[in-house]
Amino acid sequence: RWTLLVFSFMLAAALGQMNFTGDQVLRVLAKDEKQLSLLRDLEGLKPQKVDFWRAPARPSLPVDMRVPFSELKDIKAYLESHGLAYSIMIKDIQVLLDEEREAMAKSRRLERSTSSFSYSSYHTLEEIYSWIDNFVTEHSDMVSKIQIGSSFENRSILVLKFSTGGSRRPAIWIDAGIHSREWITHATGIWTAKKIVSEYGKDPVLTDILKAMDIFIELVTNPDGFAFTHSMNRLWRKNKSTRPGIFCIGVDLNRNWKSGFGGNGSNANPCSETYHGPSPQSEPEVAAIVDFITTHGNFKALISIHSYSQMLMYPYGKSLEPVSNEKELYYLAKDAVKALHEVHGIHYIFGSISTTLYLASGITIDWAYDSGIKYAFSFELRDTGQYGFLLPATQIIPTAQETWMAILTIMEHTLKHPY
Ligand SMILES: CC(C)C[C@H](C(=O)O)[C@H](C)S
Ligand SMILES: [Zn+2]
Repeated sequence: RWTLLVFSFMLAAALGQMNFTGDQVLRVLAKDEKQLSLLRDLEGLKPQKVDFWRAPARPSLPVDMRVPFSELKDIKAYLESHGLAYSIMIKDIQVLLDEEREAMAKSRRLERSTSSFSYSSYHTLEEIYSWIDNFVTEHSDMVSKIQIGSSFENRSILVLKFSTGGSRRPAIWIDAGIHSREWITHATGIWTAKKIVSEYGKDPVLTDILKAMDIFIELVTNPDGFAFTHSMNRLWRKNKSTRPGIFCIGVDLNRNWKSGFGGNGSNANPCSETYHGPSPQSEPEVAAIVDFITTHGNFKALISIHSYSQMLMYPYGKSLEPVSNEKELYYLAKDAVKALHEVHGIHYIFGSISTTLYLASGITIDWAYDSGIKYAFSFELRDTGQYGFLLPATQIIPTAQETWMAILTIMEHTLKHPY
């Protein structure tokens, strides 16, 4: 009887998961603005024709898009008829998904038997939340857990606080997983949390930082979306909010902030992957952070972690105009990506979002900057498209190790340039 029950759960889980058999990720090299707009015309259609993994940005940057198997013929014809050159980056998404699930199942068996957490594996929301409780218990002298709010589907939104004393010290904010399919970001955040407690008292730079400042890390900034990537749709990006009369689900949490809200580089179409929502901070996941950071009032740096493309960017996304300390941010980003490169030889490009990538309005780091946080950065972690969001778990630790050196560079600069 038991085996039947377990089997039916497995079956339900397997059945629940959306299947991506035959779906492909095409890499399109648009020659000019005209070709880019031909690609943009494919966005936000119902039923979905393409899902941009790397959205149309500029002629020098590739466009990566997942095409459902059923749309492949039409889309390839569309590209060919408009002279759009493309190659196949991933020829069957489901193959990578099966490998990923197999690796997770294997790791889970090992973790169960050794009751030890594997930092080189991906985890579910429940596994991360129980890791948080164990981690806080184990390092209660430095680490505490704060619930800053609840998600649309009523999951708790948790932040880890790292502090060695004082009260309301100048603080550094790091968030991961605002886009739920970017699994490498949650995994990097977890490794980073462990690194902080391991290096305190050993690494002189980190020790100086924690003697003077607090660090806050939100590991799962979009818990509903993240749960959904495990249960139903691995490639879900937005949150899971619904509203009467709107039949597409979710808001892009990185377009919902009160800074250039609704501007170019965000979409009013609820079926778009960059739908900005009905109003700024309409989403509980964004409002919770705004309330927490605004009430605290002493944040000096903010780092928002995304994937993929290997970029380190600073404001603005909403406009091409440089921020007042653009030079400082440029050289800090340059130093940070140099420190990152020295670890495993990985190359990042860097610059302001609007000039390096594309216009993006209502984003986290523009809101942070306009709220007075002068050191605001957004990471795009590995890779550059070979695996995209389906980065193999074997790359979690190398990615986290190199990212740590860039984060440390930014935190050290913040410590040395108080304001
Ligand atoms: C800082 C922004 C531009 C990050 C970007 C996005 O949100 O579109 C990634 C491609 S997910
Ligand atoms: Zn993202």
